[in-house]
Amino acid sequence: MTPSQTLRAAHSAEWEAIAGHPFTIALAGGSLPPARLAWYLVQDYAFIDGFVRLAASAIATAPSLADSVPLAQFLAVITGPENTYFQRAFDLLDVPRADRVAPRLAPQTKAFQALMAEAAASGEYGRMIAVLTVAEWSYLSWATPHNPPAPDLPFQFAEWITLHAGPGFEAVVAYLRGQLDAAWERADPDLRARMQADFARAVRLERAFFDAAWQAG
Ligand SMILES: Cc1ncc(CN)c(N)n1
Repeated sequence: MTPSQTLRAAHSAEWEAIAGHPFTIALAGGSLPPARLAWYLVQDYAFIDGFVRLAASAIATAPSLADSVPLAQFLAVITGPENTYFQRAFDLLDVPRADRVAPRLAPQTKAFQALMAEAAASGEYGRMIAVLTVAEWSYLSWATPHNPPAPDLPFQFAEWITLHAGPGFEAVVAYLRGQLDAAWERADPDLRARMQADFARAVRLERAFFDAAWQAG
């Protein structure tokens, strides 16, 4: 197994809980109540703030330009089409401006922001890539079984699926896993332990984030 496969296999039960979470199943079926989707998107937009900073830090510490280009291109998707999706969904769901720019953060969002900030501040590319990989790979896992979405599924559900599935997103995850595998091979045992701990923390937090969203609203 590759290092990324081994890391994921160590958390297979939690990974499956994310991939088949009732929140994502309701989202894909179009039955997710608007208040729950709004809660999730408000918290996730705050998550995206930390994610963009973490990705930018990873770009700044990547071993080479070639290693950083795919992440820089992915960052353009997040700050482009994905950011536009958030604005359109907020408008549809009548999310107040204050909740878009300065929401009250749930404990799960704060915990995720803390992990991303710690990984970025560490200056260690391997730790940054470990967290980024969990975030995108776990989303590919839940979204893929629902792609393509039903043609009549409203955009606020359908586009959240298509942003996280399909060949373009699969290539992003393959790139991140390749970076994680290479960083792992370069890392000494102490750094590997930190990468492992960050990977585990990120998996726990992804699940906790969906659990909180499912109970919200
Ligand atoms: C919490 C979380 N994790 C991952 C993703 C996928 N970018 C997201 N939007 N939100």
